[in-house]
Amino acid sequence: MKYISTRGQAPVLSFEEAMLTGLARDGGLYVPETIPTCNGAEIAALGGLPYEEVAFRVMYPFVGESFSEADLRGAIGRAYEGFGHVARAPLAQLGPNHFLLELFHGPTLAFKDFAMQLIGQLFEMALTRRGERVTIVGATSGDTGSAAIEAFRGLDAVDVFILFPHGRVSEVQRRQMTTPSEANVHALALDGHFDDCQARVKDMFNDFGFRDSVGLAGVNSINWARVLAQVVYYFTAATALGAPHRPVSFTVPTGNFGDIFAGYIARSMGLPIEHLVIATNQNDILHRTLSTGGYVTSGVTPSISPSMDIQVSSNFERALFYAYDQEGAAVAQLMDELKGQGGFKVSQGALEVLRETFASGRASEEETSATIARVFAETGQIVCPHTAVGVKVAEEHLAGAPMITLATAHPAKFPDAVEAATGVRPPLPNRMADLYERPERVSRVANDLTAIEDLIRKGRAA
Ligand SMILES: Cc1ncc(COP(=O)(O)O)c(C=O)c1O
Ligand SMILES: N[C@@H](CCOP(=O)(O)O)C(=O)O
Repeated sequence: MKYISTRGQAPVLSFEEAMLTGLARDGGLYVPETIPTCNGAEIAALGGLPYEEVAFRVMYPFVGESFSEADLRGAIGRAYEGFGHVARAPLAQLGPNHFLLELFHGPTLAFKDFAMQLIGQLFEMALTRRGERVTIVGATSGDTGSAAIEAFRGLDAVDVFILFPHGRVSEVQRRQMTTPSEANVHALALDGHFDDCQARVKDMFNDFGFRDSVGLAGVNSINWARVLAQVVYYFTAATALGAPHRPVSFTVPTGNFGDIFAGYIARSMGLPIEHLVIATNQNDILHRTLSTGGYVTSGVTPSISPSMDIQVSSNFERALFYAYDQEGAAVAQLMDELKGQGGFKVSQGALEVLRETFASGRASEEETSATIARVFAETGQIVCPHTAVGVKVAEEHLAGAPMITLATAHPAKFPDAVEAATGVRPPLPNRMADLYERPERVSRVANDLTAIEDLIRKGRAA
């Protein structure tokens, strides 16, 4: 299996190379040259299998020669053994035709653990056999950073630097990043918002001198391996509800477009998904783009679902690549317009493709809070604010196939918003009960590329 860039000008890479490379050298994102497909019998055979076995069967065709069958199985086994639920990603019923896919049973209580725990294992294997070390730099609006720190802390071959927007993540999210004591992990609080953090990470990848001198690697969803690991739970959830004989729909609380893009890949592989619904909070660029055809960035407005406070949605580039019939030059031009003018207009043909592929909706702050309260009153379940955005938008699309809304984080990560809506303060799991007492370690940084690069050069172990 080979990987090509969405902008068409970067070297073609293997799975392992694409994983270790992160952003393509032409600024684009890696995607598989072809998407492997499964037939109905193969999908039906996944029903009832352990999560780990489904993960292996779904991912192996994408991995090609990079990891042997035994190595991939071993990595998958180690990645998910610490999850707090035997099903890894269980379904809970919310209403007659509506289910929640609980993706928060991993070590940091958000869906990011599904991919991050696995790529932690894959990075370690690949770097050990290559005898290399890397510097991982990531941007987070709260959950990617804690998942990355958890997955890579203490590893000899990796230094990790996570940029998060100062004052714009929840206290639990911040403490998850600032309290680990291992010397190879570093939390950097940037004066700006998430889009600034992500832009600086991409600037570092495009600064080839810096990139090559520190061995830069990325674990944001620019990394194809992140997306691939997230494809798996679309299969486990759909087959649990009767796929391939019965199609299902998914609603995905969306920010950087990685999670819903994984759903797109699942559908492209043959999983019968009727509707794939983008749910945004008030930072609704994706919903506006689908509605109007104009991708126009505006400032990020802080919300009670902070992990989705994103206006430059990195993986939308991958969706555009397919909507533009895999024309790298067209994607590169749109991305130039985004950089130069802050937006672009999607062509009519590509917009039609996007609208056939995705539905969309948005939830205001009031609607999000009211949804948390209503779900609690009606079902006794407490959902996090990101999940609530998904639930609210999903309810506009309940006709037809069973709807599965992705429950992307544990409510205890956002206790203030949840308590305000329900009167209940959700407790952290016992293993994290002392989070508020642990000492914090964090560096405050300006939104300045040179200053950040200097800090990283000095903070690396080698
Ligand atoms: C809890 C939570 N929900 C939803 C999202 C949005 O996911 P994506 O960025 O893959 O669209 C994020 C951040 O990525 C998140 O942390
Ligand atoms: N919501 C994310 C933002 C980064 O997304 P990623 O999936 O590209 O890593 C976060 O919680 O950090």
